[in-house]
Amino acid sequence: MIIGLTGSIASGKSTVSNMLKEYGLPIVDADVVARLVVEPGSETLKRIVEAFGEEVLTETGELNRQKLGSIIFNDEEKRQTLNGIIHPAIRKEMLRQRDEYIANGEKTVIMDIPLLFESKLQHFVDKILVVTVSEDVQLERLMKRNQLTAEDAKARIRSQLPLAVKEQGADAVINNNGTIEETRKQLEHILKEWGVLS
Ligand SMILES: CC(C)(COP(=O)(O)OP(=O)(O)OC[C@H]1O[C@@H](n2cnc3c(N)ncnc32)[C@H](O)[C@@H]1O)[C@@H](O)C(=O)NCCC(=O)NCCS
Ligand SMILES: Nc1ncnc2c1ncn2[C@@H]1O[C@H](COP(=O)(O)OP(=O)(O)OP(=O)(O)O)[C@@H](O)[C@H]1O
Repeated sequence: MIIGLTGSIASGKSTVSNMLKEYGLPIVDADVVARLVVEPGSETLKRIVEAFGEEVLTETGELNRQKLGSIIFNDEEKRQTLNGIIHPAIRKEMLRQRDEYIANGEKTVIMDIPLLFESKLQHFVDKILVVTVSEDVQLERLMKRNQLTAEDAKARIRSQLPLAVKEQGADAVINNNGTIEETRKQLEHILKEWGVLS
């Protein structure tokens, strides 16, 4: 079974993904893949520089993530430009990793995809697990984790579909407003129901 793990920025996907890792489940992580496909020398990085200029590179020729983030989270058109360049490469590599796990005999594979709904990737997976939080908690955790002002954090949140919409498309929802232990209990319950844990 392929499980799509999603939510919105700072809703707790990585927290849940780490728990799944503890159960020994293989994870394909879109954020990790997004870093892989822009390594120096890659075709994708070359195209990003063509579109956004040398200013999105560090002195050592790597992608300046902070700089590119400050551009694309405040400008819908530029975000679409980046998505058009980077998403095909991310998708290809994610499917490669998924298929490799399956070829190696894994019965369950987790695909952690923040933009699963925005990019309409529901067909990649058999079940969708959404990690949700209230708007207040999301804003507070995002500001704290990324050291962002409320304004910058809100811009990032607005660049994704509302969590309420994602919950509608889920096979199961984890409410991550509470403690980590409460989240773990919900996760275990869902995995048992889906026959992933006994
Ligand atoms: C703009 C970049 C360089 C900023 O890097 P940074 O290290 O600050 O953030 P990071 O990659 O850890 O992403 C943090 C979160 O931001 C959100 N996010 C990232 N990219 C996007 C996007 N294009 N649209 C909406 N939300 C996004 C996701 O929730 C993600 O989990 C980076 O996010 C990126 O390369 N984005 C494009 C690739 C992408 O869409 N990734 C999301 C998973 S497919
Ligand atoms: N139940 C919780 N209680 C307290 N803090 C939490 C809880 N869950 C997550 N956090 C914290 O909130 C922040 C966001 O969580 P996490 O990084 O797991 O979100 P994410 O959905 O993976 O975010 P992104 O899409 O940006 O990668 C982190 O700093 C994390 O430590």
